[in-house]
Amino acid sequence: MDIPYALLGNKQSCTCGRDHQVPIEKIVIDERMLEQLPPYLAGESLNQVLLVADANTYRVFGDQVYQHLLGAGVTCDVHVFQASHDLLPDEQAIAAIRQAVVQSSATVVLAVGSGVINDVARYASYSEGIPYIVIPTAPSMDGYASSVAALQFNGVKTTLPAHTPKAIFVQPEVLSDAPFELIQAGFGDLIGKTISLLDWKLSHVLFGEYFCTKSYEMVLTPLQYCVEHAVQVRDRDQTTIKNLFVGLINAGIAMAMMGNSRPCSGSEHHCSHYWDLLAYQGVRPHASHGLQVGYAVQWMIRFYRVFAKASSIEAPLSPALTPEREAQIRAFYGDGANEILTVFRDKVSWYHEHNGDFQTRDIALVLQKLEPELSMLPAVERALRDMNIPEMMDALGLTVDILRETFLHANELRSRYTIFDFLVSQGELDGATRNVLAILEVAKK
Ligand SMILES: NC(=O)C1=CN([C@@H]2O[C@H](COP(=O)(O)OP(=O)(O)OC[C@H]3O[C@@H](n4cnc5c(N)ncnc54)[C@H](OP(=O)(O)O)[C@@H]3O)[C@@H](O)[C@H]2O)C=CC1
Ligand SMILES: O=C(CO)COP(=O)(O)O
Repeated sequence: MDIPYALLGNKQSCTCGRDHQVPIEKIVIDERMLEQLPPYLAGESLNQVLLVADANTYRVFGDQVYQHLLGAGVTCDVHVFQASHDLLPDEQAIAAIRQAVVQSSATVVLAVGSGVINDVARYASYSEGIPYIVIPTAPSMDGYASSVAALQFNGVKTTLPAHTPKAIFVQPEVLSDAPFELIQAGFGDLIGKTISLLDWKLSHVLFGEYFCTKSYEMVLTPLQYCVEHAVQVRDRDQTTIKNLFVGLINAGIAMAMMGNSRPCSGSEHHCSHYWDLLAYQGVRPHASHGLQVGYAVQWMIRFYRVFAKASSIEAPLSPALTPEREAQIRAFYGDGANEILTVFRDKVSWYHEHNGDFQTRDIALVLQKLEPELSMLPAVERALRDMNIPEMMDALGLTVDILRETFLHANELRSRYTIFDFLVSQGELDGATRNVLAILEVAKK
């Protein structure tokens, strides 16, 4: 698995009809990467660094980076989040970094950490108009190279456009020594692409939604690698973990090419976002993003099997924001209701924009177009089992009731079309949910 270095920095015309630009200038994956950091900073005139980490990532590698920079004569301040609980990517975390940037007159933010640190450093540096560089501490998710920031406002996961890192410096040993749960999370985030790619293609086939084959393949290749190497990931084979990380970087580059997370986030991610909201509400404990995504995949596969048995497709109706619907949303989402209502209105607009493009009611044709992805599903299920992900329901604090609620509501969290929207538009979501959850009743007997 290789980084597509030729794509970095330059604007590229694509066969999809759009130009793509990935403004990451440098990706260094090297045991001696620390030695390259001070000369890089000096060459870019980034002479006032603010290092951002949390207590764990500072202990794991942040302190070593800090000492190295001081030893090399780089001026560096440090902001370490000391939260005794999981750090949320929220307004307070972003404000704290922005304040530290101003106080230290930083010209660059250097994030040492994984998903949340990367996102808050990205968004704060973007808001302050200065670049950021990331030193990943775990192969736990695909956001290092992306340009979007996954934030959580009033409990609701919201993804906002921001910027890519200027550079990514990676010490492979730090990644392969990361706790197994974080490696498992990276695997879960990547195997989730089984569904995000299917959802994207479904929308493309049904509505002619914009599709970029190059971005699609940038995600498909690491997904296939992951499916074929689950046992080696489980056994912590060093080369495989490095490749898993490179695959996560490539998925992030695909998001940067698109300027959004369409190739990498579909209904499986929307389930995870719903579970994050329930954790925020105290209904269940917080769990890792990638594990949640990986766990959701088996369920989305079952929904796609229900879909594959459909005998016809009804032309979709647009959803309608009735006063009753709005009242339900306000009652359930509380402070986060405004975010959800914005998503709802965006989805109504999406339908208005795309309904005229509705391409086909021929289910056989749709299934034929999705055949390459659908034929992967048995191998994906095997890979999930090899990583012991399907049996994580209790560990993730999920119950049958939570799963039911999730499947009925996850599509409220994003305006993006997925299998859930298809089932809603066919009046089939309730029935399909009963159908897929029946497997748990069978297992109990
Ligand atoms: N922008 C994007 O494109 C994307 C963003 N995301 C976002 O990323 C987040 C998930 O990121 P993820 O990395 O899984 O998890 P988190 O960032 O939530 O948490 C991981 C935690 O693990 C600890 N940790 C990290 N590295 C090490 C290490 N080497 N050794 C010991 N502990 C370590 C830290 O501890 P502690 O918290 O205990 O201090 C760290 O904060 C989610 O918010 C998700 O939405 C995900 C994909 C794409
Ligand atoms: O986590 C992501 C991709 O892995 C980003 O997803 P969202 O855009 O749904 O937040």
